[in-house]
Amino acid sequence: IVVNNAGVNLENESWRTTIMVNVIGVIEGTKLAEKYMSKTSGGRGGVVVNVASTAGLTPVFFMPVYVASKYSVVGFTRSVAMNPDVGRSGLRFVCLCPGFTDTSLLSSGLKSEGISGNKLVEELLTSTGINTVEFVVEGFMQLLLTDDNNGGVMVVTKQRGIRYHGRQRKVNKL
Ligand SMILES: NC(=O)C1=CN([C@@H]2O[C@H](COP(=O)(O)OP(=O)(O)OC[C@H]3O[C@@H](n4cnc5c(N)ncnc54)[C@H](O)[C@@H]3O)[C@@H](O)[C@H]2O)C=CC1
Ligand SMILES: CC/C=C\C[C@H](O)C(=O)/C=C/C=C/C=C\C=C\[C@@H](O)C/C=C\CCC(=O)O
Repeated sequence: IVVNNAGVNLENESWRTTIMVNVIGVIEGTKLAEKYMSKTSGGRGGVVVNVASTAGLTPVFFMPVYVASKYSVVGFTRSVAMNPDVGRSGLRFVCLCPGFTDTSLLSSGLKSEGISGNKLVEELLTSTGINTVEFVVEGFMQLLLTDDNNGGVMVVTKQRGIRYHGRQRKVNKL
């Protein structure tokens, strides 16, 4: 199992760091997994979970670079997953797209300039809700334990629960 989870949410003069960590980091991690885990190169197969965000599925006005990075993760993961050679590799590639989740990334982000006290941001948070980490982990475990979901993009939001984006797939209860 490989989970490319590292992420930052920096805009303004530090936006390049967001791209380096959130995009380059995920691509590097995925390519390493392909190199060392693929059955075609002596590996045993497995699963690569790339952590994107609901911000990789819908624009968010106050963090355009972060959104760009997460759209990249979703598009990259789905593209790798649909390669015809994936079948022989024994690998599957999936995306986890949580909504706002109660971690230090969110708490520090909400204190940053232009976001703290912004009424539109507060309205968005109220409408989408904030996941607990435990709820996101529940979705993550379902991603791991479902072995026919290559290319799957799982959305985890407080407002609409755990579901696959764009696919009419039932999410099994653990
Ligand atoms: N908290 C939220 O609202 C949401 C978070 N996410 C994503 O979930 C993932 C985890 O984030 P959180 O746990 O929320 O935040 P977090 O800030 O608690 O954890 C981020 C982790 O990434 C690590 N990291 C940052 N830069 C790194 C680098 N260059 N090399 C190695 N590790 C590095 C940090 O040390 C930290 O442990 C991120 O990809 C984030 O974008 C997605 C949707 C919502
Ligand atoms: C201050 C922000 C700090 C951190 C950002 C956080 O890490 C993050 O990723 C935030 C995501 C915010 C998303 C905002 C809007 C989400 C809207 C949802 O209702 C839409 C969800 C999914 C759309 C696609 C679908 O399948 O419905």
